[in-house]
Amino acid sequence: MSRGSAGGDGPQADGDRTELLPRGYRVGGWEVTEPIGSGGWATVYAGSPVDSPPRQPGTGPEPVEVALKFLPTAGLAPRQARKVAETARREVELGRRAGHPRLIRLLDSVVISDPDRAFLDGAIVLVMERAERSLRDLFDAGVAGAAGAAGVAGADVARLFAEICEGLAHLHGSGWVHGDLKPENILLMADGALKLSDFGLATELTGTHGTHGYAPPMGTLDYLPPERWQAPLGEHGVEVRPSADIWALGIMVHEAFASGASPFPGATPVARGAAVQEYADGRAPLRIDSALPPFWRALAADCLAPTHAERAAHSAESLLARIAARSTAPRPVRRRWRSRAALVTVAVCSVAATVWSHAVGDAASAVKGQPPARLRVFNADDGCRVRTDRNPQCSLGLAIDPLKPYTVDNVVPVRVWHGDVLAVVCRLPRGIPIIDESDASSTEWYRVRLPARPSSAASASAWLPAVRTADHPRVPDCPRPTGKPVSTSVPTPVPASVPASMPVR
Ligand SMILES: Nc1ncnc2c1ncn2[C@@H]1O[C@H](COP(=O)(O)OP(=O)(O)OP(=O)(O)O)[C@@H](O)[C@H]1O
Repeated sequence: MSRGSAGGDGPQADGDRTELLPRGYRVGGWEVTEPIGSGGWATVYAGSPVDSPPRQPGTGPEPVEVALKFLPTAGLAPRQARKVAETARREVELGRRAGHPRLIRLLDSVVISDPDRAFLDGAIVLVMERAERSLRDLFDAGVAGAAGAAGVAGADVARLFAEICEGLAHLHGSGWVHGDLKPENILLMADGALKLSDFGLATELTGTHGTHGYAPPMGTLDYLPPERWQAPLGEHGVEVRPSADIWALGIMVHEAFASGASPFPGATPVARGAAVQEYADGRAPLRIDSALPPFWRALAADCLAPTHAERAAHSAESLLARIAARSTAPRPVRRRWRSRAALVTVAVCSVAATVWSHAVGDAASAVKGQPPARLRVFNADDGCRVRTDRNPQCSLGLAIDPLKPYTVDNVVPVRVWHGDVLAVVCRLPRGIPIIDESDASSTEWYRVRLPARPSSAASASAWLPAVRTADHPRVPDCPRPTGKPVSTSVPTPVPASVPASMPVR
């Protein structure tokens, strides 16, 4: 069932519309067997062919089971009736042009003529392959919620999301955006195969490079990306891009491990939508439930990057490749993720780069006689906070460029530790998102002065992710970096022992 739709003008359920059809009700060559469920615009029934021969137990294949999706138009305002017809048109069009084993197959479409049942007269019926259940049913049953604990269920989650990515990769590659991806619209067949369904809001990409399309201003609030909350409604609808489906995927990954909960707090879809916008504006961190294992946490965070541009770096294909690589790789031990924040430390120390012993002190330049704003470095790893020996394992990296992945080839050699005090130059609200060991995530960065070396009067600067401090220094916003590396006064080594692409979160 729909959990709150944007647009707000779906037809209201009334006595007529919700009247159930009797078993045996005929639609073209099919007849209703039992109700499956209802959404904002449709009611779906199970059906079977009218003239399937009576079957003797133990002989021959089961009769073909179909799903009959009834989209009534009677009693609707003309604008609503047009929407229903448009929904059906999109489903049929996509079914005709972009068929794929990971998309539910549309077998037929029928317009009902039944003057005796006014509520059905003129209804459009889409005849589809019948699925056994939806991903929502699976979430409700708590199967995926147990994924973190049970290895077999965990592997299932990897398979499910790999198959969702396969379907999405095909859709996007064929020039379509799903536009309403959510657990109700991801179906599981009797043989366990997964298929995407409900293409009523699917949009064909247009634009010079086929990068975006226009959809009606509808969708399910809990799965809408931040940009959709403010998207202007133009003549052709609202602009949608494939990255909207990637956002919805991120929400579902979170739901799969967090007992169906969204990463955005709020008692209602609208409240959660407000939380989405706060996060996208850099006013709140992304809070990922601790039940998500490290791999899925990182994947969800990438899917939930706050802007379309950042999310666009993660296509359905690249996410599929990540899941596939993980599925075949040996299981990482939990400690490995915990130490990722210290990864740069180990590597840099191994090449004996400059390691500074303490806070920035007075060498940081004061502006017009004012003492510079300062912040204290915070390490979310409990074990590191109690150490005072400046152990390399507990050192933290400062980035050269806050818009590039926070990896070993993007950090200066100078390290900092929990409790160090650094002079702050300015704040960047929207850099690359970083998650710390306690699940706090933020796109915010501070440009800080590097601790001064005895031989240099003026130290250079680098970038500290805001998740690495509990302070909120009042500093001006930084000009957006142009991609030119910040001068570090010492060359940045890329240790051979650590893959340069290893994320440091
Ligand atoms: N081919 C199918 N086989 C089995 N179940 C289906 C099939 N298509 C849809 N369903 C189920 O029927 C129910 C109603 O589907 P429908 O697409 O109308 O609504 P929805 O996606 O929940 O809501 P909406 O699209 O209006 O937001 C859903 O629970 C869905 O999982």
